[in-house]
Amino acid sequence: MTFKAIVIDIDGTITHRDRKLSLNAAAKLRTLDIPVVIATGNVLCYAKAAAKLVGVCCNIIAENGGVIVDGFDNEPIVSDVIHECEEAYEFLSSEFNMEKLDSVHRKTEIVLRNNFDVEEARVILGTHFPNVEIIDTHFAIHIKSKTINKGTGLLKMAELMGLETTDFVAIGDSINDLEMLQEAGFAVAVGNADDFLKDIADYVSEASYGDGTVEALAYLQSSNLI
Ligand SMILES: O=C(O)COP(=O)(O)O
Ligand SMILES: [Mg+2]
Repeated sequence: MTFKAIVIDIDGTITHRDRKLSLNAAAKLRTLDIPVVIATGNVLCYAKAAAKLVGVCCNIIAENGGVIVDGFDNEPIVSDVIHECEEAYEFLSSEFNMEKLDSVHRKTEIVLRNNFDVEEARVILGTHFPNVEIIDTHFAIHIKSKTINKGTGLLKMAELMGLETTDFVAIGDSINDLEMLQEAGFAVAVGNADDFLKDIADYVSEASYGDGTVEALAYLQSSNLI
């Protein structure tokens, strides 16, 4: 079995802990001769710039699956889910002191600074907004629709690329990568990943952050899996 494409997270997977790009990971990704799809919780313009600079432009799953584009100049597909997230945010912000991040460019979810009691907010949200969830990626807090995630994004992207999701190797580090790793044909968790991600991964790298990605890609190449 040879996989036909890679889908890879940004923060914590091709970056260091401080979000600076891992030059080792970028260099390794550039050498691959199969398509590399960026899948991130970040907004599309950030992901596009990252993809261009890494050199894997430009099939992108942004906003945790809410925004998808296949090609730099193509019109993105944007899920119509922001209203329920806005309503949940309005409701919660009367109870908690919340600070929105990236709100100018974000189209499908709300991102917040991690300065409030997420667990308590989750309990309140659960009873009033059953279709909305709060996730913590260790880089930001997202109020998002339960109906979309990087896994549903991968399904759409695979269709756009004429592939199956099982043709992909998925690489990630955190809760927002879970469905994408479950959907892909081969799942990689980098060494810094959350334990529940490592538990479902087919390969867990010894190394962390970008060096973990380099290690995993070298393993896949030496095993003739890509
Ligand atoms: O947006 C986040 O919270 C994390 O971003 P990532 O999905 O690229 O790791
Ligand atoms: Mg990440």
